[in-house]
Amino acid sequence: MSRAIREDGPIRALGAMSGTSLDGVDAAVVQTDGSRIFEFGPSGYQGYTPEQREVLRAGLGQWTGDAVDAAAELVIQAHAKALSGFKEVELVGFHGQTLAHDPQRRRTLQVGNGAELAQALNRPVVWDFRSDDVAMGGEGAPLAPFFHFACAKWIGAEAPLCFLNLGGVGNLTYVDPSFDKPEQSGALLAFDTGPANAPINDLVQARLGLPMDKDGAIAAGGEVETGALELFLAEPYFSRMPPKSLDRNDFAEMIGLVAELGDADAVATLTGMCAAGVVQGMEHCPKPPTRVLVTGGGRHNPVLMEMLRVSLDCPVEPVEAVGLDGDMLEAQAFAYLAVRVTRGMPTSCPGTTGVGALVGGGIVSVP
Ligand SMILES: Nc1ncnc2c1ncn2[C@@H]1O[C@H](COP(=O)(O)OP(=O)(O)OP(=O)(O)O)[C@@H](O)[C@H]1O
Ligand SMILES: CC(=O)N[C@H]1[C@@H]2OC[C@@H](O2)[C@@H](O)[C@@H]1O[C@H](C)C(=O)O
Repeated sequence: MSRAIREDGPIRALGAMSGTSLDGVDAAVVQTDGSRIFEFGPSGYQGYTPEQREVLRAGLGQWTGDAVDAAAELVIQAHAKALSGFKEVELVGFHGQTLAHDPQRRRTLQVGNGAELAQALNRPVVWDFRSDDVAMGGEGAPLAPFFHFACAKWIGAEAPLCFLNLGGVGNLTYVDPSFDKPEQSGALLAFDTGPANAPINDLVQARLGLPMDKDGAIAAGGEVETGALELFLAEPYFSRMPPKSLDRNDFAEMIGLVAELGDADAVATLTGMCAAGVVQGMEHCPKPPTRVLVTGGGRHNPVLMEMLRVSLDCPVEPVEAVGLDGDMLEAQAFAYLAVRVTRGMPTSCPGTTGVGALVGGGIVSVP
């Protein structure tokens, strides 16, 4: 296989994402010219063991030091293993693992050195997607919106719609598909809506030794405590205008708001907080969206989905309703963005990260 990166026509790119919920590596192939999606290819998932998860968790919120180095090494090993089985791939888009994110101080850290991964896979690797945006005053996140724009075109959408990712953190992309290009002013508005699954996972892990509230079973037996919900919504983050982004642990103290509640009420309240952040965020959409397509693990939580449905004025459906794969959308996004980076196309704009000018971030490492 040639290692040269083709400069025009569609490329088969492999994207890889290790998300804030620290569950594992998602990997997926997209055939794209950086503008259009031509085809979705195979995908895979490699879960972290509980011990590996602890190594990553130990590095959260840190910028340097032994815990960061250990996390970085683990991330490269896990990705080399997860990605080596993909054949006929011309390029890899490697997000890495976010350990810390502080755009206000112009800092964001995704570990895993892509140059090492390029050697391990013997393929060109695009990585460090967020640093340039942050250096130019942007939020550095979310970055999936340019891919969401392409997805809206791929499904033939004609009216404004939203993609909602419910991972560890929640993020929303408003897309107006009447525009030709994602970077046109008005085509996209994107931001993190608030914490999503991370606080739920952290609480059930601490109290019950469970990795998640599977299928919302615990929340279903509880009630949302409105006092705690109101305190949560009084956080200044929610009155800030988008674009805006969060670090995974920015809301870690919100578990304290439910500390006095029983397990079911505590989980129901954290689930209600996730939904409330989304509902509040939706008010920023420039035009009423015709539908909300939900991606990420939170779409499997029926309690959370029902909370959104009763509060929003448009249909709320998993992205599978339009033929997309909600477990792989982020990995696919970084495959798509990798091709854009190699072709000098922007990957963020004022509407997606609040950056002042178009940015095409990312480092290209060729083995
Ligand atoms: N069946 C389910 N019921 C309830 N919650 C679920 C279910 N499946 C997944 N989840 C939740 O989704 C989480 C994983 O979501 P996802 O893989 O989208 O996160 P991520 O990609 O790591 O995060 P981010 O998008 O913030 O980077 C799990 O940790 C869990 O909290
Ligand atoms: C700094 C960082 O890694 N942010 C992630 C995180 O996980 C969800 C949300 O917070 C989003 O802003 C972003 O990921 C997605 C893939 C994005 O950049 O679009």
